[in-house]
Formats: sequence, structure tokens, C-alpha cells
Amino acid sequence: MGFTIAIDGPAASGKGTISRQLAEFYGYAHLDTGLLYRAVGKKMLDGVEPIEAAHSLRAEDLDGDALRTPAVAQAASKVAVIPEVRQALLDFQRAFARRSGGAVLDGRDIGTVICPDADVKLFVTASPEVRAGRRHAELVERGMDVDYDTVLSDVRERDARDMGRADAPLRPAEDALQIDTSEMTIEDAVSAARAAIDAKR
Ligand SMILES: Nc1ncnc2c1ncn2[C@@H]1O[C@H](COP(=O)(O)OP(=O)(O)O)[C@@H](O)[C@H]1O
Ligand SMILES: Nc1ccn([C@@H]2O[C@H](COP(=O)(O)OP(=O)(O)O)[C@@H](O)[C@H]2O)c(=O)n1
Repeated sequence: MGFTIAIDGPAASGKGTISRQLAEFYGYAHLDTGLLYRAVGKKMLDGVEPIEAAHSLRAEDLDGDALRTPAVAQAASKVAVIPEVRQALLDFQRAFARRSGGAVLDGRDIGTVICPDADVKLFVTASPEVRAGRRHAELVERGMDVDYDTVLSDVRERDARDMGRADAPLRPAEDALQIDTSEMTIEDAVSAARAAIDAKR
């Protein structure tokens, strides 16, 4: 089993950006587990029953900008409350984490449920206002017509649902290092993560 890095945190905290850069730097594989829930959420919006959708996910369902919309993000957090959906996605994530070449997984429950024995656990946060600002800028950049206040209320609603659910709620693992990126550049945040990883490798 290779080195496993678990990265959790709320919406638009920067966990995906950090994870991608770490994976590239260390030569590890990266899994954005949010894409699994987004793909199931998208299928629910298309009329498929969520548990059935989770059992029948295919690689091609995980591609594309269609998963990066606010509507799909909300749908993702709704299907993510369903224990049978989470259970259906578990084995794939655990198998990915055990890759011999090393793996970085990012999501909400990686350090607590998916990889409780991960070599390094990070919990990436930022204030809701900063996160909404980043997500708003990203959506505008991609040509979407959204306003900041709507993005902020979406982020808060998703935070509350993700932290409040009974099964695998969003919370830092006891042994996670917390990184608040509110006042950090991407480079600062990646450096902080690398320092924590290099101390354990
Ligand atoms: N430390 C940071 N400073 C400024 N912008 C950031 C920082 N980290 C991430 N971003 C930007 O914020 C947006 C959301 O980051 P992302 O990594 O997708 O978050 P998450 O995976 O937690 O949802 C992206 O546009 C990203 O470039
Ligand atoms: N490991 C994970 C990853 C995502 N999710 C759910 O999927 C939704 C979308 O996750 P995401 O990581 O793509 O969202 P962002 O942080 O990119 O906005 C979250 O709001 C969670 O409800 C989860 O429950 N568990």
C-alpha cells in the first residue's frame, strides 16, 4: 500500500487545488471524491433514483463541466445524505486510496470514514465569505451568470447540510492538521501542506 493523503474541508476552501498540486508534486494519483456525489446528483436531476445511480456510476459520468454547476452541487449534497448512496461509493474510494503508487483523495469524510488510517490528514478551511468569493469568481470566469449573494447562501446551505447529516458528517478527523486558507495564497497553502507531508514521509 502506498502513501495516502486525506484532504477534507467545506465547499471552495481550496482542497481540490491543493490536492491536484500535491498529486503532481509527489507523483501520486488524485481522486476528487466530490465528483462521485456530483455525478449521482446530476443523475437525480435527470430523473434517476439516487441509490440506483450510485450503483451504476461509470468513468464517463465523472467528466465534464456539467458537474460544475451550483444546481448540481446542491443536488450532490442532497444525495450525499443517503447512507446507501455513500455505501455504494465506498469500495471504489478505498481501493483508490490503496494504490501502490500513492494517492491523494479530497472530499468531506476521507480522514474520518474512507481512510481513517491515512498517512497525512489535512482539513482545509476558509471563511464562508472568502469561499463564496472564490467560487463566485470561478463560476463567472466559466461564463455563468450568478451573483455573489446567491453563491454565499448556497455555500452556507451546503455547509449546514454536510455538517448536520447523521452519516459521515463533515468534520475534521482528530489527527487532522487544519489549514485556514482565508488569508493565504494558493502557494502558501500548498507549502503548508507539503511541510506536513514531508514531516511524515
Ligand atoms: N488559497 C487560495 N487563494 C485564492 N484562491 C484560491 C485559493 N485556493 C483555491 N482558490 C481558488 O478558489 C476556487 C475554489 O478552489 P477549489 O480548490 O476548487 O476548492 P474546493 O475543492 O475546496 O471546492 C478555485 O477557483 C481556486 O483557484
Ligand atoms: N467525500 C465527499 C465528497 C463530497 N460530498 C458531497 O458532495 C458535495 C459536492 O462536493 P464537492 O467537493 O464537489 O464540492 P466543492 O467543495 O467543490 O464545492 C458536497 O457538498 C457534499 O455534500 C460528500 O458528502 N462526501
